[in-house]
Amino acid sequence: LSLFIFPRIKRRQSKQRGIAPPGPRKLPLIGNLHQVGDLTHRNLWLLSQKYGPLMHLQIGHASILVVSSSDTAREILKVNDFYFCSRPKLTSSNKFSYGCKDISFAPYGDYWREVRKICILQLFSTKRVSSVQSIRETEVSLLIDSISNSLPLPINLTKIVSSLTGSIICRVALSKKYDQGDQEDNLLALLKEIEILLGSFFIADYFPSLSWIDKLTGQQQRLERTFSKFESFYDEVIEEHIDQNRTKPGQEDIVDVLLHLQKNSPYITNTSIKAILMDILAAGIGTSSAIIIWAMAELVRNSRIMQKAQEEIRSSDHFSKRNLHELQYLNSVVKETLRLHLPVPLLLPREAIRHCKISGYDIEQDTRVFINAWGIARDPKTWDNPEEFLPERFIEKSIDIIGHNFELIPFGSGRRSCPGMNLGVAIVELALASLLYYFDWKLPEGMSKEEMDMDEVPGITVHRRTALCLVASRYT
Ligand code: HEM
Repeated sequence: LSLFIFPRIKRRQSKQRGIAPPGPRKLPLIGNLHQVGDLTHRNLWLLSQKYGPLMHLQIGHASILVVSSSDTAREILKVNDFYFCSRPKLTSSNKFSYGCKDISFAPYGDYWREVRKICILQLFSTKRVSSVQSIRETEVSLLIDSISNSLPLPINLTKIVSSLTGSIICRVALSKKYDQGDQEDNLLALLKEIEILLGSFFIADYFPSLSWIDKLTGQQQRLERTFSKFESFYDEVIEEHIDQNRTKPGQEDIVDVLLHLQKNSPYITNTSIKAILMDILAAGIGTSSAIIIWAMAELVRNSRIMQKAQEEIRSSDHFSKRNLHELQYLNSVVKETLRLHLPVPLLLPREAIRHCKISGYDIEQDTRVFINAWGIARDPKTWDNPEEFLPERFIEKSIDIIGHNFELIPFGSGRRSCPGMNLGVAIVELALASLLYYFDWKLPEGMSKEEMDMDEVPGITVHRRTALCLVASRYT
């Protein structure tokens, strides 16, 4: 009886559901959970080699679409952008975004549209990015001085670069730096914890009825602990800003702008200000420092490329005039770093707002969508010698990183693409150009480039597993 009835029920169910993209066999209850692993982008890329650029996974009650080619990414992010412009509501992102009151994790709708519009016009505009140029320059020159003062000892670049991007973003957002020993360590450590938690697996997101397991494993408490530390930090920041006796810095910071907008916009409340601040600190500090560190690690492994970049920076007057976009080779080094070490390898998850057809497959409403931008940027069908660090490829071929060329989309594309891209790239270019202009770099005595650890740690932003320590000598 079961041989006869069950296949018919299954056929009827799949007819109702339509044709799903291919995917690996699902185990009872857990589905494909055992196949995603910690460094999810790498495992999904391997699976996609077998099942294709549109792959379907099921984990618990969550239906997941994995997109792994530039053509299918264009289909999702450009042709059908509207159908995929929402975000799933997940435990950690929901917590850190104050119930999705930020920009990054807010579902598609009036609230997200309004807040994103305000932020693009007021917080991330080209005008604002250039108006905070003096902050970038002061902080980078402090970094250069601190390196000069610690010579000839090896420099822990990972530590000082995180502190640099932390200081820049905090000054832009809050007019304040948290660079005093414990204070700084606390903020940077908390932000690291957020990156880990945002990339972590919570049972509740896939098996809602088993959400108690997140409490049993301590995941839920870890989330609450980190969140409450930020909560009191933001309360203090807002209080300081509304204090009538506060001595205002020369320039309005992001909290000032948001408090000002609050008077006329029903969308901007104290909660949304805190949620937007969380976006800015969490999205801006780790990503920019990760790019600078990966770039320096690749350059020290490839001395020919380091030398070529230094010659360009040292011989042209674009560096002193701060026309860094004119430094073509440096730009190519940044693009090549973004290609091989995408800071946010799976972008941020999207969610289908309604049923639609992609390449003949049915994608159901509420399907979670992961774009494997990391895999796409190493696809041998698009890139020659994809595993090699070769900035020259961008001189021969004009490819931008702003979401027009789907072979390389480190900032995503379409409605939900990164609004902080200009600020992030400006920080990365200035820091990298200055490190290369003022110093020559090599590995510590006794270490060969083959021994360098290039492994990644899991998290929403992918950093090097070990700190990058290098020896610098001043170039005069
Ligand atoms: C330079 C390094 C950066 C990288 C690689 C990066 C990457 C990304 C990516 C991949 C996304 C998701 C795009 C998508 O879903 O299509 C994103 C979204 C976002 N990023 Fe960035 N980002 C960077 C810097 C920044 C900075 C400096 C800020 C703010 C100060 C920022 C704020 C945001 C926000 C608010 C969103 C959410 C946009 C939305 O959902 O509407 N990012 N970023």
